[in-house]
Amino acid sequence: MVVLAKPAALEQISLLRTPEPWETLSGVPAVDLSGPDAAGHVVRACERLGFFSVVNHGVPAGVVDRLEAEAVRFFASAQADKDASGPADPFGYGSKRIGRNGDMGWLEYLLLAIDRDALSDSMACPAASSALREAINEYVVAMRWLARTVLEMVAEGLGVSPRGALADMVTGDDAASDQVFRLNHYPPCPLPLPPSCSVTGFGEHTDPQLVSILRSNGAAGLQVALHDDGGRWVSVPPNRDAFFVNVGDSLQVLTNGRLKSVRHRVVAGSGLKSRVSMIYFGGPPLAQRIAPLPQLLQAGHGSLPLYREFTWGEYKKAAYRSRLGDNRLAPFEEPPVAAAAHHHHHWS
Ligand SMILES: C=C1C[C@]23C[C@@]1(O)CC[C@H]2[C@@]12CC[C@H](O)[C@@](C)(C(=O)O1)[C@H]2[C@@H]3C(=O)O
Ligand SMILES: O=C(O)CCC(=O)C(=O)O
Ligand SMILES: [Fe+2]
Repeated sequence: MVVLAKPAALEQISLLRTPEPWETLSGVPAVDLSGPDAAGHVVRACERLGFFSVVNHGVPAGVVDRLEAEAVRFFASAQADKDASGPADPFGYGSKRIGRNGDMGWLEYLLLAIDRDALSDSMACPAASSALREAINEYVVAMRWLARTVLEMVAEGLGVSPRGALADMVTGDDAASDQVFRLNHYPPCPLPLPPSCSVTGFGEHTDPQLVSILRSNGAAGLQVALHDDGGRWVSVPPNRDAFFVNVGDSLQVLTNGRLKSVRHRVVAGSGLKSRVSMIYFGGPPLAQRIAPLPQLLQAGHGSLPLYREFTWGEYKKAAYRSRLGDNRLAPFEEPPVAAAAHHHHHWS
């Protein structure tokens, strides 16, 4: 039997995007971590957009630069060497294919599991040099600190106690949390594109975890959808010196929808310089129960639970069966009537 491989050129064309106007978001909220009322700014940005940048974070530039240099070196190594560390299932080196269910993007990546504060020993990844591993380990320590700081500020800003209630789910040391680290490389598209056309680098989606912390080189491409404006897409101006924080689905549920997970995507055009991004995904232990925090459902907040409880393990399993762009929270939403009945039951 002859099995016809899909020609590479066709794969490229299926990623072509028709012209679509978008604009640059001049007002990406920037939170000065050491400024006054940082917690209030974090919460307001997460309510409005589910996305903000962090400046004056104190993460040494050397830690970031070392990782960027090693990531560039990794992606520049021989294709056969990179392929020996793939395919990503889910961890390892991947090219164009995202997840298991047919999603494609114009990128290559390295997806890695983190155990506590370092790369998992189970990551058999021959292409990753020891210099890359060390740079990742050093960077992950900084991202755990930043994730903890942001989640403590969210708790503080929402009046949730203890202050570590959310942060401990990701960086607590009593149970092994589910952290993932990803390096993405978006090469410039080699095909001449029709004017104002672009290619899909990473298709639109929300991240399933509590928070993701993203940093990229100076290349543009990241876009986010505005909640308060019909999901209009806006480009995020690149900033090499900032970290971008995404609210994930789990934090949306824990806060009963008060903080919103942000839909985001990466687009690439021809002739753009290549984009390298590094993302830390902060998820809880598999057995962690995810449900609206009781403190956010108390009288005064006036809210009914909008989601039914699930474990992170259940959510993750469902996520890996879904397509990238799916609304993964929909199956866990409480129908408004059931939510009301549930509420009534408590008070009768
Ligand atoms: C299509 C998929 C890729 C993804 C797993 C999934 O089935 C749906 C969620 C995707 C996502 C998005 C955020 C992160 O990049 C990621 C690692 C994650 O935790 O969920 C990816 C998954 C992946 O690339 O394996
Ligand atoms: O590479 C980027 O800039 C964003 C990628 C992303 O959203 C993801 O990997 O989940
Ligand atoms: Fe993402």
